[in-house]
Amino acid sequence: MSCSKKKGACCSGGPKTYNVVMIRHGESEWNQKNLFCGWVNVDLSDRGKREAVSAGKALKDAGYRFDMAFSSVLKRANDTLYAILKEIGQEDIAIFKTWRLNERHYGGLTGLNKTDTVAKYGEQQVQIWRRSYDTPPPPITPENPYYDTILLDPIYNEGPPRNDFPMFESLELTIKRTLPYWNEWIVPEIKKGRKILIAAHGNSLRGIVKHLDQMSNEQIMQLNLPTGIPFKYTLDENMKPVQGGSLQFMGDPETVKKAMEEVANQGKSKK
Ligand SMILES: O=C(O)[C@@H](COP(=O)(O)O)OP(=O)(O)O
Repeated sequence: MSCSKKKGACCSGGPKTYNVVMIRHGESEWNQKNLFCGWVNVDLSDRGKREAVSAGKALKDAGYRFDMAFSSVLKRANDTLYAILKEIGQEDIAIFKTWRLNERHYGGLTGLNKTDTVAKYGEQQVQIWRRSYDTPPPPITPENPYYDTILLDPIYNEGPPRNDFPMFESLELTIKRTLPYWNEWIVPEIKKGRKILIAAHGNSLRGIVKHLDQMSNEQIMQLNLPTGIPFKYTLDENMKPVQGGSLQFMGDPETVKKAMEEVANQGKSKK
């Protein structure tokens, strides 16, 4: 990127490019307990709160300023966003929250421990449920202790519509509701040169990454987004990453690698 000071649209003589910053929320209490979480509205863990503050400091040190921010309706993502905005002294910018940026709905796996689920169904099956593109988890049923917790949560009063309320989601289904929001609400703002920050979730962001990098259904299986480490895309006017503009983590590569492995290992058996 040739113009280092301006972090939104850049056009120092060459073709216009646009930066967009995204972050998976800091570690949640259920990430810490290794539970499938999906649409349950849990808090950040203490570590997650620290990760969010560190992310804010990293963005501040790198000189980032934002015009608007987008998040899900889940507090682990919202609280990560607020912590970042506090650090960079921009608590007053416009924030747009939507269920379309929520984590995927983990269906009948919601509330189960990931390691216990591996012990019961095997690593391969859990890997398919966690990372395959189009195999959904089983649907959530009224017997699940979190069925009503999700369905009656007022954060869903404004959507999705009751007759279309998901009972499970594969990555494919997640992308089907996330991408229209990206295209209709976020892309036009990026194209206006607005500097955008998105605080969302492991799988809603994997969907956006898959779309931007045109990854195959097999390639996206390998991607595990770490908690609390911001990443940047540099896009051309067609919203395609420029050379070297994909998934640029703002963290030391060794730390990022370890954090990604940690996420992958949540679905492995205990050694
Ligand atoms: O729902 C969950 O358990 C995690 C993702 O889990 P995996 O797909 O990594 O198992 O979502 P997040 O913490 O990003 O909101």
